[in-house]
Amino acid sequence: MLMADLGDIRVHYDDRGPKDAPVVAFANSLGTDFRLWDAVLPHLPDGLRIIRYDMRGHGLTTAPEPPYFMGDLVGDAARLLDHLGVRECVFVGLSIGGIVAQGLAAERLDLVRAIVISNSAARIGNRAMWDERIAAARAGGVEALADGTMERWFAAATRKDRPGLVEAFRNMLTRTPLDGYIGCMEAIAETDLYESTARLKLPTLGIAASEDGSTPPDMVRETTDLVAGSKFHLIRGAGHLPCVEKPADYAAALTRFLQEIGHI
Ligand SMILES: O=C(O)CC1=CCC(=O)O1
Repeated sequence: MLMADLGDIRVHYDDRGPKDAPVVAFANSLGTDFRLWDAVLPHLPDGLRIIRYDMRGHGLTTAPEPPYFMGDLVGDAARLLDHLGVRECVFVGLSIGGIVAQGLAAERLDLVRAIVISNSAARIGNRAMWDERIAAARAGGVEALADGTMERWFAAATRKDRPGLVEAFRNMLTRTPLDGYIGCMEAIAETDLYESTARLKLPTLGIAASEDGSTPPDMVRETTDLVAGSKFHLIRGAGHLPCVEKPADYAAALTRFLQEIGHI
């Protein structure tokens, strides 16, 4: 097991592939951990160094008491990449991970040569929506939000035909530390990166999914279009976690982007 001691927290991460290979780093979404990417990895080309980590308050990473700020989450990603000696990676983030990708590109361009904004936006939801979810989680734990979350995360066909997969991710969600879950919701609620993302000048790919109940395609597209020259890819038949439901499609879109920007 790999843990990086970053001072105020220890981050659980995975680092595979040749150390001198082009790096692709992955940041998870709210209520998941780095296993979010398990199904994608076998579909990626050989010869990459793949780094994944559990976001603050998630998986095996330290879960400090809330509130968390987006600056903490962006700082964690930067400190982990510094700790691992990484420069110029392609940083792929899903949902809150996609907000971290935008923040990292704005603050530490030395670390990223391109970003993937997957099922994410410059701003997700609004303060009232997050306050309602935070209150529900405080009252009833993560479990109180689990059924509604599964409807946003997975397409109707997946919920019907792949109950084992949905149960596994439901378990991942409900085992998220309450402090981590609330802390990250607080961070999302306070974040709007519209202006800084509109100033970004680096290769950017937006990935959306047709049945995403959290960040619908139009929302992802609007943020992706803020970055001049960006590309956009829509995955059909998937909800908020297309890397889980359609991993081969997801990996194909990512691989094409890596080729187009000359990363591989
Ligand atoms: O729980 C959801 O609706 C999905 C989500 C929003 C932000 C994030 O990271 O996941």
